[in-house]
Amino acid sequence: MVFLFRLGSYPRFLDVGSYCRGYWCHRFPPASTTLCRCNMTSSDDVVISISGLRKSYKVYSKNIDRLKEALDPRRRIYHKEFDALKGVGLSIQRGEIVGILGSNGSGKSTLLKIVAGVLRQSAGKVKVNGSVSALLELGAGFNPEQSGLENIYLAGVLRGVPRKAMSKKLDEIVEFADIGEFIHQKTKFYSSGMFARLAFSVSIHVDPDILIIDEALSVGDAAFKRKCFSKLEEFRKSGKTILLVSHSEAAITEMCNRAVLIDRGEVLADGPVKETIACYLKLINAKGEKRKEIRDGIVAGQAISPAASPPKNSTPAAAQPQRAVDAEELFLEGLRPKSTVEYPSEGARLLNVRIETLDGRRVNRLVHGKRYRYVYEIEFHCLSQNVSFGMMIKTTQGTALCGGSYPQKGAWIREVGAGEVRAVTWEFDCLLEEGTYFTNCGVMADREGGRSYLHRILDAYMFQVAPRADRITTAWVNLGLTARYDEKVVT
Ligand SMILES: Nc1ncnc2c1ncn2[C@@H]1O[C@H](COP(=O)(O)OP(=O)(O)OP(=O)(O)O)[C@@H](O)[C@H]1O
Repeated sequence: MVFLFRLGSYPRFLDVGSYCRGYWCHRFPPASTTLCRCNMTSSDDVVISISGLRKSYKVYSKNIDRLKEALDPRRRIYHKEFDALKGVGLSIQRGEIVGILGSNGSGKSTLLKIVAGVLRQSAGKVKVNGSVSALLELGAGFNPEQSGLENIYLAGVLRGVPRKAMSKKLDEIVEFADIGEFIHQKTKFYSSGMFARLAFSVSIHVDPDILIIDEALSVGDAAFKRKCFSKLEEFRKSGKTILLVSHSEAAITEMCNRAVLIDRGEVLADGPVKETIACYLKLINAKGEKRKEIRDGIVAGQAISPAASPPKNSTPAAAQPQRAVDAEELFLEGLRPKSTVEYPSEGARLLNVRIETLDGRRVNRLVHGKRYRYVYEIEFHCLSQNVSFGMMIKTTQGTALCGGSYPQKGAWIREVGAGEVRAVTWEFDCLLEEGTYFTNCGVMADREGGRSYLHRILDAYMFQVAPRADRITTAWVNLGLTARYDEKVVT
């Protein structure tokens, strides 16, 4: 099924989702704003192909200038051009879940709107192979004077799903949205969370090939987000494609197998989630000249290969064939994190982060079942009061497995003088199974206006846990799992 429609004739509420089947593309200069079927010659696995994409907005310094420009008999120009996208190129394969990161105003929404077909580019080419369902501006796709139920049918119409087919999905949509009696109320009385629930539910249940989500999940409560993520997981497993804009590194880490960093209308990094998030965090935490330096650095190292991305949900090693036991503790020189994010020092610096055996040998290849020390030093640059320290061990996807804060509130270290260096040692049993892990560390103290980090490093240390042959566990952590099979028939 292919829908041809004209952007100029969109009702306002089409913004929230666009839908069309088959190949379509929109290119510059568009003969009209029609989305049309086109012959994509590239591999079938490429579902979104973008090249040289530019978008310029007209910016008027005063509202009246827009009118003046429209009515000026001498056709004088009253606006300035602002380039929101400056030659973006991307190729997205079927089954990829791509996170789009970037600071406010970097061009993420503009990009998604163009891919969804609700905004026209100024130049460049976008090809989309498959049906698209997009959750763009929250609430924008709803007719405020109609009830939630009526809006579900409306959303179906806008996505090309006939009323009969929509009726079949209705119960599921309503159940997933879970907004109770509000489903019968006019949507103008909805909270942003209710809009998010209904919009997400509709978008996911119309069964698109490509789902585009622009921050829509950020307004939902934690339980709803969890529900959405598991639905998206189902969606992903069925080989569909997702484009997700989020300011939440956790959401991108949890969901995506590739991330793209956009800054000032340009793609700065495109590749494995961890590396891209590291670039993003470095960029948003830097200011002025330092920002420029970091930006140039990211651009220079831009070639992060998507192929290098670890497969999403690469399982804890147990699901993979067992290898020989390798119970040797080692320090592997090449095993260093590339994704380290060091926050600016605010009065202290963390140094020498490492894992040691109990007899003081530095290691980064650990053995399951043994006890280790996670150690770092802190150089204090100013008098610091009520000091405490933090640590975390995470999977490659960023899931926290073990975290600590020491000392506890009330027992914080009262004072450490400027120029002093102290060490913190955390001891832990390695209950982790074969795999690669990362650590965080931080130091906090009381500052004007509350408690804050004096220094913090994400992915400060990287380590592996060696494989072992006798395991029956299938996840990251072994809580002492045993099993017994009884030959006796149970009556
Ligand atoms: N209709 C418009 N007219 C003029 N400028 C616009 C328009 N829409 C967006 N812009 C500008 O284009 C730039 C990119 O906007 P966009 O909404 O794509 O950014 P974003 O990365 O999604 O930001 P955020 O994270 O804040 O949602 C911004 O500087 C924004 O002010």
